[in-house]
Amino acid sequence: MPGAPDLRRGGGHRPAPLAALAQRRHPAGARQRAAPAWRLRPRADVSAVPSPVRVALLGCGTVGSAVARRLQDRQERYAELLGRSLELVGVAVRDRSLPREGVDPVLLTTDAEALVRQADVVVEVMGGIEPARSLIETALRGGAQVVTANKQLVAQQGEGLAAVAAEQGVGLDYEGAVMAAVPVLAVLRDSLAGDEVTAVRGVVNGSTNYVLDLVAREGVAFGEAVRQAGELGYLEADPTEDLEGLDAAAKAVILARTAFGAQVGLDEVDRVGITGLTDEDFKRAAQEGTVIKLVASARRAGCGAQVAVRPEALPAHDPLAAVRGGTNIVVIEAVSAGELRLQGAGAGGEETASAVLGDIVRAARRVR
Ligand SMILES: NC(=O)C1=CN([C@@H]2O[C@H](COP(=O)(O)OP(=O)(O)OC[C@H]3O[C@@H](n4cnc5c(N)ncnc54)[C@H](OP(=O)(O)O)[C@@H]3O)[C@@H](O)[C@H]2O)C=CC1
Ligand SMILES: N[C@@H](CC=O)C(=O)O
Repeated sequence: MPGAPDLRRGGGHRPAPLAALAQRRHPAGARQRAAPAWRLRPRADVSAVPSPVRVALLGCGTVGSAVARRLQDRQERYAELLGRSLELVGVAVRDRSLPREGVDPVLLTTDAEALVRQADVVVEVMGGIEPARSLIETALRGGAQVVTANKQLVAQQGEGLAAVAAEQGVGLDYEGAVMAAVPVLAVLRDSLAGDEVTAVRGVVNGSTNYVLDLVAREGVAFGEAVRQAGELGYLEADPTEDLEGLDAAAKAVILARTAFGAQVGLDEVDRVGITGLTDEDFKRAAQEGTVIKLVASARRAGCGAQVAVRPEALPAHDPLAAVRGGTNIVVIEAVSAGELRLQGAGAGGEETASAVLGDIVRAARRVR
């Protein structure tokens, strides 16, 4: 493939096995001399020099391009943090001819399958179910750590993929899939591991919050507000996922599974999006001093959960009522901790990259 990256690049940086080094130093037929005294000292152990962690990026759009840029410009920081460097060995895209600001074109490839097989850490930010699912499974079965921000995939296929990861003894991390920059999964999974979370409620979709905010506060037409959300990189490739509440539903399912270990599927979410809202709804909300938000909620129910996504007119004192633009908020209720609130950027390339990069560092620490 002309111009495709040399996928063996990463492998070339690894210390060659000792036998191979010996072979290179003493090719067959070469005359062997007695080793000088200095050579008899134990040779520095080449395996002690840590090889770079090879990172493959699947997707270079809003999120992927931000991740690629940060992997490049924070190289020194990550090397210091990990004691070894993170090497971006390739970036899979559909169209190699598109401009990708700040991303070395030599890294681009359309052969995602080959790229996956070259990496220690595979980062999926292409979105959709296929080929993302198959590529992740290939990566896991090949012993790679996987990071993804793909909430639909995690909500629909996450349990099967987690089983493969467990079987292979590797990690599957997806902090960026829920609330972008807000580390809500880490809090639920780690910080609250010894507590009992009973409910989670929040605004977990940045684009619809941005749209509702613009329509209600600035009188911007619904369609124009959606267009602006797209320009900011907040919308999914298929914006109906945002507008019909599917994106929020996937996040709510992941929250319920992480918070309560609940076995709950996407099809069990009681879901209403924002496309049915009328001018009349916004007028009435304003007259009543309320604000319309797309609210996602999950409440523990036995070994399952009751999960819902729907627009609600909230009174001003509700913590969810105040979040503006692409901001997300989640209110967690736990038996010992009581009520906790987490709030921050819920969409956007750079913001989501923060979470994805955190997962990459976490994954890199597991690479031996
Ligand atoms: N945008 C956001 O704010 C957030 C997004 N996410 C999630 O992150 C993921 C990526 O989102 P985002 O960056 O916005 O999406 P984009 O549509 O901006 O980017 C998708 C990228 O994936 C590439 N791609 C898609 N399909 C394939 C394929 N079959 N083979 C190779 N490359 C492919 C595209 O290539 P090409 O450029 O050539 O078309 C593009 O570079 C999604 O799962 C999304 O839900 C999560 C949190 C926030
Ligand atoms: N489309 C999503 C992006 C982040 O997950 C949203 O609007 O929240």
